[in-house]
Parts: sequence; structure tokens; C-alpha cells
Amino acid sequence: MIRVQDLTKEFFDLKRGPVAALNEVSFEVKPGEIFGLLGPNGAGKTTCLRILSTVLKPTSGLALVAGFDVARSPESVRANIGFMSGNTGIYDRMTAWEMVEYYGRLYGIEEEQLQNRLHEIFDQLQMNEIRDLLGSKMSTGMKQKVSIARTIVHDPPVLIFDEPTSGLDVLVARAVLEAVDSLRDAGKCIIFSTHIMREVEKLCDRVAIIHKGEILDVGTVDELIQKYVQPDIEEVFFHLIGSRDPLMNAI
Ligand SMILES: Nc1ncnc2c1ncn2[C@@H]1O[C@H](COP(=O)(O)OP(=O)(O)OP(=O)(O)O)[C@@H](O)[C@H]1O
Repeated sequence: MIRVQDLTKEFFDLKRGPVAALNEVSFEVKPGEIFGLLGPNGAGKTTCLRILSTVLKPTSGLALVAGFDVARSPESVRANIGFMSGNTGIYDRMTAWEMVEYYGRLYGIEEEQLQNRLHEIFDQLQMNEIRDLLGSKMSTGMKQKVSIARTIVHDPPVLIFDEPTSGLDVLVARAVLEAVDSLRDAGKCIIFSTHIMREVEKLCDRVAIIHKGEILDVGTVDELIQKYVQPDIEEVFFHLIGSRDPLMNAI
């Protein structure tokens, strides 16, 4: 459902010169799978997800989403994905229902079908209590639910979550993770970036550890723990990154 092959992205930074944000990255994600991208700040996670969501063009390499090439068929890719980050904005003067409805209309969903879909989503995400609440009156948790709802309103097969729990308290973060988990159970192909180890352990079927634009290894949490003989994914992470970056060992 997602296939990334030798994906490379170079930026030109005035201070640093050419920066390889992604360097020949390859992985695949299947339907019904949550694939984690685990890496520190600046690892290249957001760059990778921006390419998959067609916001950025790759310098070289291939990225296919639902069978469509991100560089050649960006519109078809956009029709097949939902993208959510931790800081998606919510309109103060629209209710939860109006906001999700508005996004549904932007996607061109036919009216009767849209109303049915809205009922389905509000039930699924247990949002009926906040249906008529204005954005300005919502708690952070409510806003995150609305963000998820609008991400999935067009029922895309592929979902991209870029650090969706950043800045959230544990209760809200938990609700977001539960929603992502239920979307996996519904057969969605999910890519989930984070730097929070616990989220990877709880949620991801497989994880790629990414550092300085390169994937250091990919596998299930258990596979990686066994392969590197470490007690948990956090230690695997430091082991892999420390072996590439001697400064990490000095911290
Ligand atoms: N538009 C840009 N111009 C120049 N450099 C950029 C640009 N966007 C990203 N970079 C650089 O590319 C590298 C990867 O950044 P990216 O934002 O993808 O990392 P990340 O893993 O998402 O980190 P974070 O968790 O901080 O968001 C960093 O060195 C970053 O400074």
C-alpha cells in the first residue's frame, strides 16, 4: 500500500549548505499495519511524511501510495491519504460537526453519503457529545478528535500520523493512540512517526529507526530487541544511534 524505494531528499540550507534530510530510504507498509518511524529531532521523519503526502517532491527515488507515484500522480495520492500532525488547527467559529462536514465537502463527497459518513465517524470516535460544540470551547482532547475525524472523513486507505500526540497530556494522548489502533483494526495502512519509545512499543507492528536521514534498521520491536540483545526498544535505539554517532555515547 506504501512502497518507498531509495528515497532521497536534499535541501540547500544557507548556513549548512546541502543537507541530506533523507538518504536512500526504503520500506513498505501493508494494509492493517501500523509502521512506526522512530527518530530524534532532525532525523528526517517529517521530510519523509511530507513527500508521501505530496507536499514535497523527492530529489530522487520512488514513493508509491495506494499504487500511485507521489511525483507523477499527486492528486490520486492525495485522494487516498489522510494526514494528521500534532498541531493541526481547528476553526474557533465552527462546531465539530460543521468542521468535519466542511472537510468532507472539500473532498467532494456527495451530500447524502457525507451525512451517513459523519454519523458513522461521530459514533466511531465517540464524538456525539461534542457535535454542536464550537472550536473555541473545545479542550485539547476534543480538538484532537476533530482532527482525526477530518483526517478520515473521505475514508482513505492510507493514514499518515506525524507525531500526533506531541504536547498532549497522557489522557488525550491515550485517546489518540486508541483511535489510531482502531483504524488499524479497520484495515488501514498507517504510518506513524514519533520519538516516544512507549508509543512504538504499544502501537507499532513494525518500526524503522531513522537517524540523520538513514534507516538504521527495520523490524518488529521483539525482532530488534532480540537482534541487538537489548532489554527494550529504547536501548535498541541508543545502541543503534550510538554506534553511528560517537558523540551520543559521551552524553
Ligand atoms: N525546508 C528545509 N530547508 C532546509 N533544511 C531542512 C528543511 N526541512 C528540513 N530540513 C532539514 O532536514 C533534516 C530533517 O528534518 P525533519 O524535519 O524531516 O526531521 P524530523 O525527524 O521530522 O525532526 P523533528 O522531530 O524535529 O520534526 C534536518 O536537518 C532539518 O533541519
